[in-house]
Amino acid sequence: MLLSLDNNDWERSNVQDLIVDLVNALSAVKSLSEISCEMADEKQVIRMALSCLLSNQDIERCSFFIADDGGVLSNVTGISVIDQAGGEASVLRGTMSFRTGEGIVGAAAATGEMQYCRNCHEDEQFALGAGDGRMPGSIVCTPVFTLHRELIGVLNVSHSEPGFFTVWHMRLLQVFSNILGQLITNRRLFQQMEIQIASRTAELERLVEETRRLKDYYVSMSMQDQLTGLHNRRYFYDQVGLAFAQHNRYEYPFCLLMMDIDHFKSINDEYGHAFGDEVLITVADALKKLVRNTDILVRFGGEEFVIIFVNTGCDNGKTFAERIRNKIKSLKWRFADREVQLTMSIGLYCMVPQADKDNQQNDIDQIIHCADTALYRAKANGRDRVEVFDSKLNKVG
Ligand SMILES: Nc1nc2c(ncn2[C@@H]2O[C@H](COP(=O)(O)OP(=O)(O)OP(=O)(O)O)[C@@H](O)[C@H]2O)c(=O)[nH]1
Repeated sequence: MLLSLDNNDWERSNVQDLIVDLVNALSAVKSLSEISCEMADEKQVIRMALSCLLSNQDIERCSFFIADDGGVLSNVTGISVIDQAGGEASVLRGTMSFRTGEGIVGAAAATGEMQYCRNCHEDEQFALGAGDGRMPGSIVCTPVFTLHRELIGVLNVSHSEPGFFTVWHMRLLQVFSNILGQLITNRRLFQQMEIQIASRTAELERLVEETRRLKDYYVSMSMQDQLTGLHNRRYFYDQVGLAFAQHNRYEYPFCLLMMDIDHFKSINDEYGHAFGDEVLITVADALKKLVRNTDILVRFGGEEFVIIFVNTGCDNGKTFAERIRNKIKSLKWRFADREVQLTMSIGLYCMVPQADKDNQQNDIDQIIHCADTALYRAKANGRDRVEVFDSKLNKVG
């Protein structure tokens, strides 16, 4: 193996040849510098780099041995002039590999220096491959390093002629290997960055999803009554706009029922607050069974419940209100050896399409006030009743 060249190598070149060599060398380096480090496959990057070299130099074959952590150099890719010209690609016969220090490839890795075998036919380390038509005349092996001087692998170029390689080749290969090292380093860094970005993006997406889930949970919690599981007043105000929109756009009627358990205070006083809670839960469950999915049922506060029966006229509203009143009246609880029953008063406001829109309430708080007025009347008239607010007379009817 020779590390220096004879002066003859210089003499062989005239000025014209030197200029051609210089242009070819610059072209090889330029093509190499144009390879994107964003490619996912390192082998593909190396193969493109070899192709740049072969396209711009009179080298016949080149290949790349990549170093693994155990110091073994394996031939990952190689191309020849025949491949480059579109001929049949030379197939790597198995993966050729050398340990560090073994052969010319291993020597380049071990010394960190370029290695040149001027005449492979005379070098006994190539004796085994002597009968092979692929046996090169001369070989140059150049170690390729990362920016931190870690060995990436060995660039191996060969020619069938012994003594083929000149000082020009050597200098080009040195520069070429440096740039290739940078390119591979950048690709690896880029890949690491991509992996990091992907994992951070995934983590971020997970966190966003988690936050969204939490937000949904807290929004639904904030709209739910913890005791009965019904929606609460906040949900009512959130949803009531839809009933209004449908009424305004399609003139769909709706009925608002304001319901209040009669003498509930005495239930608490007589049987205790826990029993009162149990009563509220049972009443809520009964109400749930009496409304459609599209209706709005909420615990408005304390022992007060509100229902909006959407797309429902006054007659049906009254029928539903009576059904609710009867249902609540039919419920029974046991406390010790006593049977407990209760009643409910209901105030009803009907939102119906009508010519005299001036008399129609169009504000939810006013409608609630009207239903409340009807409820007050139901209480005043003896409880366990349904009273309907009469908008025309602006009084409870
Ligand atoms: N157990 C229990 N009681 C509640 C809850 N919320 C409100 N209350 C009670 O409900 C009772 C309501 O009493 P009042 O507003 O005086 O009305 P009432 O006794 O039902 O009488 P009328 O409405 O006039 O028929 C109060 O004693 C409240 O403490 C609750 O979550 N659980």
